[in-house]
Amino acid sequence: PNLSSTVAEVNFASYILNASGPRCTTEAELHNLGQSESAAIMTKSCTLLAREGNPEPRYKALPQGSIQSMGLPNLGYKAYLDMLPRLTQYNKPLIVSISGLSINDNVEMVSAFQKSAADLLEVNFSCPNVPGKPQLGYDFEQTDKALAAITKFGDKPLGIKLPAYFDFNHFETVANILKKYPVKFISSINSIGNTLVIDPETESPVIKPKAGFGGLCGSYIKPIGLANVNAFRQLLPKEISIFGVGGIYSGSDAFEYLLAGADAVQVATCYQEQGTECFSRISNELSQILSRKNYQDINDAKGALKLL
Ligand SMILES: CC(C)(C)CCc1c(C(=O)O)[nH]c(=O)[nH]c1=O
Repeated sequence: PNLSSTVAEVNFASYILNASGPRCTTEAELHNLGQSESAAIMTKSCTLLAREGNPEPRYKALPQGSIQSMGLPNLGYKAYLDMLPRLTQYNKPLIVSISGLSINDNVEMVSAFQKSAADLLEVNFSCPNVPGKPQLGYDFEQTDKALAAITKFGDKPLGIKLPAYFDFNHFETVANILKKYPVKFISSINSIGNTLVIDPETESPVIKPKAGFGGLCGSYIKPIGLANVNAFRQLLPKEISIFGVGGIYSGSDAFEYLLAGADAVQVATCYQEQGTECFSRISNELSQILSRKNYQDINDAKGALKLL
């Protein structure tokens, strides 16, 4: 069956690509993604200047996923701007993730990538904003202000990486703000923020930064990701594409996101744990599921969730 998909008017040869975050910070990692079956090359969220990130241990694999508080370690946006032309050789979409520490940082970086070889820009709205205020994606006034500022440029198609929401009023509020601006896609969801995993043997958290508080990832969060994708699919016009993210390890997980309405899916924790083999495996598993169920094309199953 055909697994190719058009997302934000860009053609993706398959439905499975890497999510921003794991194993996509260095140029070597990005070439590795280029040589893999990932349908795109997505970079680690970048900031104005290079960052070391948080002290270790800052990532902990868990039975059903992971918890991490990396602290935005990255090479700084200029390094990604510089390496992009060397990544076009893989003939797959290049997606640059941007996570400024302020709206002004985001404006400066979105502006800098307008003339670049990036095919899509994904602006991370889980980034911190004004200290003492919620993260950008949880501060609806700031979300509106940030979108107004970063969508002024208009050359490069731009999307937003959203945190998870848990309330229909929030889905509606965010969807109504997004519809005001030329946003081409959303990526939903980011890790579930500020969770705490405790090891009863050591009587300590399992990660060091932020007194152990970190983003929860993996299978634990798939039901939350499915709900966010399905809610936004119903609230947003079809012109706004949706990347589904959260707990995708298998073709079946990807198929669930397809039924929920995702145009393509991004793999993070599974890629962190299994390496680039995960992309071909998940694609093949999805292909087998579609064949078994007699779907010739992913578009026949997209959003086809059958309510009881
Ligand atoms: C959490 C922030 C550090 C503010 C942004 C970067 C980020 C991180 C990170 O770099 O710690 N981890 C995530 O799971 N999602 C993110 O968006």
